[in-house]
Amino acid sequence: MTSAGDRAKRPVVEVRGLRVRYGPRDVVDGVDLTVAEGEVVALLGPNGAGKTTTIEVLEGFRKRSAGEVRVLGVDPERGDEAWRARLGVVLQSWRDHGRWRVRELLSYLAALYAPYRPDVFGADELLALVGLTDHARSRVGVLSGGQRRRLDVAIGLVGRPDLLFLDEPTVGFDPEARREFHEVLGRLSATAVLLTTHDLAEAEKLADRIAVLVAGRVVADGTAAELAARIAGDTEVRYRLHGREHVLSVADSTDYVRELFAEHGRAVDDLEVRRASLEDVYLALVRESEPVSA
Ligand SMILES: Nc1ncnc2c1ncn2[C@@H]1O[C@H](COP(=O)(O)OP(=O)(O)OP(=O)(O)O)[C@@H](O)[C@H]1O
Repeated sequence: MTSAGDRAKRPVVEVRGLRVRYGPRDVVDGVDLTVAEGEVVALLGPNGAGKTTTIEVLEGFRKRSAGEVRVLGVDPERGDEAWRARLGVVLQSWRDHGRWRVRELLSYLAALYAPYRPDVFGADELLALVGLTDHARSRVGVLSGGQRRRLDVAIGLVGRPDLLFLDEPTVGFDPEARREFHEVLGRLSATAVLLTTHDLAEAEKLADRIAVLVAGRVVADGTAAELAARIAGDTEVRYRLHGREHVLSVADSTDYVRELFAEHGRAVDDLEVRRASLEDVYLALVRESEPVSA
């Protein structure tokens, strides 16, 4: 948070025991989740884990079957327009606005927010923030995928929200567009963000905290470093000895390497020691948490 100083950060999202049932199946199966003011939290998980469903409940677009949910202190099923105006929601692209010009669309939306928000973003300020100033007069329909997504984010930000929901914000981006997009998010220090992603590097780069969702449950929640510490025992050691490659997981790589050299000296070649990456942690969590499907 920008000027909060030492003040304790209040939660903007509080979820306890959230369940969403489709037919006979709880696709969200007892989720607990908290997001504090100004915090960026990534919901990471495999296809079908329940990420979008969870976010839709928080946005007030989907009813829950059970659980306690508060978003900005309000139950999303009872949120009014003033509450909604404090949220930014970035859905997939606004395909039906193709004929609008970029600046015109942002100005129009800003006018809709104005009665509810004291300091809506001006269109030019928003265009500069997301790097679309040069496209202010372009029609939405001619923007590239990356430009379009930046416009989506601009639309989500018009009301200067306290909380921004981003559902898979960079799907289909090239690496350059992704980097630019990450820079835009980095500039939003006062806005809490809850994003879903499949992209581990993105979660690690953007999020203060990562919640891993597998089969409708949060199986891990912490910083990337905290998640990595969960399987910190596993360090991968690779080396070549007398022309043969060896790869193994060891608990204490320093001890292992010391003994390896003591025993084999210069016969050891191509040594590599690799700590568990977030990807290793994620895959291990998914493997150990995913139910065996029929
Ligand atoms: N309207 C619906 N009716 C029945 N089942 C649904 C409905 N919407 C989603 N599901 C199911 O709920 C589960 C969770 O879906 P959800 O879209 O929340 O997952 P996700 O984690 O966002 O997946 P992805 O990463 O593929 O977007 C999936 O098995 C999906 O098939």
